[in-house]
Order: sequence, then structure tokens, then C-alpha cells
Amino acid sequence: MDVAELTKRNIMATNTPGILDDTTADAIFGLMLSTARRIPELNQFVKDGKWNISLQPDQYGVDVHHKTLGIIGMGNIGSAIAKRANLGFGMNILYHNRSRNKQAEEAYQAIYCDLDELLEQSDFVCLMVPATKETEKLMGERQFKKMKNTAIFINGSRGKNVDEDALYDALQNKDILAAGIDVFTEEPTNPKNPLLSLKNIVTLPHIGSSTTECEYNMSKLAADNLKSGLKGEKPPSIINPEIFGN
Ligand SMILES: NC(=O)C1=CN([C@@H]2O[C@H](COP(=O)(O)OP(=O)(O)OC[C@H]3O[C@@H](n4cnc5c(N)ncnc54)[C@H](O)[C@@H]3O)[C@@H](O)[C@H]2O)C=CC1
Ligand SMILES: O=C(O)C(=O)CO
Repeated sequence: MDVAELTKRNIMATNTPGILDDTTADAIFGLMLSTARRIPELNQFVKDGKWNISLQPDQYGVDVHHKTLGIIGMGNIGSAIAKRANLGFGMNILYHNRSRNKQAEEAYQAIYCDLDELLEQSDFVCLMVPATKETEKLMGERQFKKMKNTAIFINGSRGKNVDEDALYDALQNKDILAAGIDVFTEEPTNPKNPLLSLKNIVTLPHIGSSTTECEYNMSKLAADNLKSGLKGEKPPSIINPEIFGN
């Protein structure tokens, strides 16, 4: 939204902050586990009736616990992911952000570093920045080449933050081990998107906040915002309160 323009025209802008952080972090963590432990692929293996000998080493996944997770964008959702990773899975947290996040540093022992350092050192790289001009294709060929070839890339933010062609090449050339993505450059993605042909990627149809509880809570807050606005009152989560004056 062009909030400045809305404010200029005296139009209220509202959002639903806070409500989806934990739900989205759960989905992103699910993507990390699914990708590392190859859950969708091995689920299909059982259902296809192929489980007739014990699992072979080339079907093994990799550990998540006690590995290093690099979070690009340590905001509300990034912090909720760090909490799960550090307190639940004993993971070491590196992060890159526009500014230091002291709360995450204290609560989850998160260590601030520059982007290249994060890419070089992390076993999992999780992208959680907003889509802006600065973050467009933030992850491209150079960044994927910086990652370990045993590392896993997760995108829970916006598709445009990643150069999908570069991600395809990185996965195909085994520059990185695998990827898990909830978001695409174009949504719904074209079924012919080359990424979908790869074995080492887990894909989701942008399900970050898609639980019954979370969708209900977001809708309720949106309706509360609307009701207040229509009565000329300040909505509970207004983005541009300045239109009401001080
Ligand atoms: N997959 C899904 O269903 C969902 C995806 N999202 C996406 O996740 C994004 C993050 O959400 P929140 O954590 O709530 O936002 P937030 O605003 O709390 O956190 C974003 C963080 O990214 C940092 N950042 C911004 N530009 C940066 C840059 N160029 N370099 C480094 N850091 C930068 C900010 O400083 C901030 O700490 C949203 O903007 C949205 O695109 C949000 C909700 C659900
Ligand atoms: O609110 C968002 O940013 C979403 O991605 C919806 O799930």
C-alpha cells in the first residue's frame, strides 16, 4: 500500500499485526524439517509401495538439531523461527537484518553478521525479509554460490526476493543440497516452472498463515478495524494514526 498517499487523502490503512507470526513460523519450520528429512519424497515412497527393503543410505536426510540456522530478516516471523530453532532444536542462530535485534540476541543467542558471512557459515538459510526494491532478487547466483554445498535454502518471504533461475541452477548443479519454498515469483506458479521438476526442492502454495485459527483471527481483526473505521473511530491496528491528529 502507498500509505503516504492514503494518508494524504485521509484514508485509513489497517493491517493485522502479530496474529500470524507463530503460525507462519510453524509452516517455515515444517518446510525446514520436510526438506532436511525428505518427508514428502519418503511419504510418496511408502504410498507407492516401494518400501520393500530397508532404507538405503542415498535416501537418508540430514539433521536439523544443533545445526547453524542463518535468518535473513530478523523481524517478527524471523524471531519466531529463531525461538523454535534455538530453544526447541538447540540450533545456533546467525542473522542479518537492517538493524541489530537485541531481543533475539539475548533470548536466542542470535549472532549478527553480514550477509556473505551468514551464507558461508549456515547449514540452513532462511529468507524472511519484506519485498522491497532493495530485497528484489536478494538471493541470486552469487549468493547461492556462497552457501555451503551441504546447506538448505528456505524462502518464507516473497518469491520476488529470489532469482528463481539462479535457484534452479544452484539446485541442479548441487551448489546447495536442497530448498524449501512457500512462495513463488508468480502465484499460483505455472505448473511448467522448472523448479517443480527437481527432486531436491519442497514446494508449498503460500500456506504461511493458512490455518483455520489464524485465518479466523486475521478476518476478525480486519472486521474490527473496518467496523471502527466506518464509525469514524480509530481502528485497533491502524497504520496511519496521524490522520486522526495527535
Ligand atoms: N509465507 C507467508 O505466508 C508469509 C510471508 N510473509 C512475508 O514475511 C515477511 C516478513 O514478515 P515479518 O517478520 O512480519 O516482518 P517484519 O517487518 O517484522 O520483519 C522483516 C525484517 O526484515 C528486515 N529487513 C528489511 N529489509 C531488509 C534488507 N534489505 N536487508 C536485511 N534485512 C531487511 C527488517 O529490518 C525487519 O527486521 C513479510 O514482509 C512478508 O513478505 C509474512 C506473512 C506470511
Ligand atoms: O500476510 C502475508 O504476508 C501473507 O503472506 C499471507 O499469508
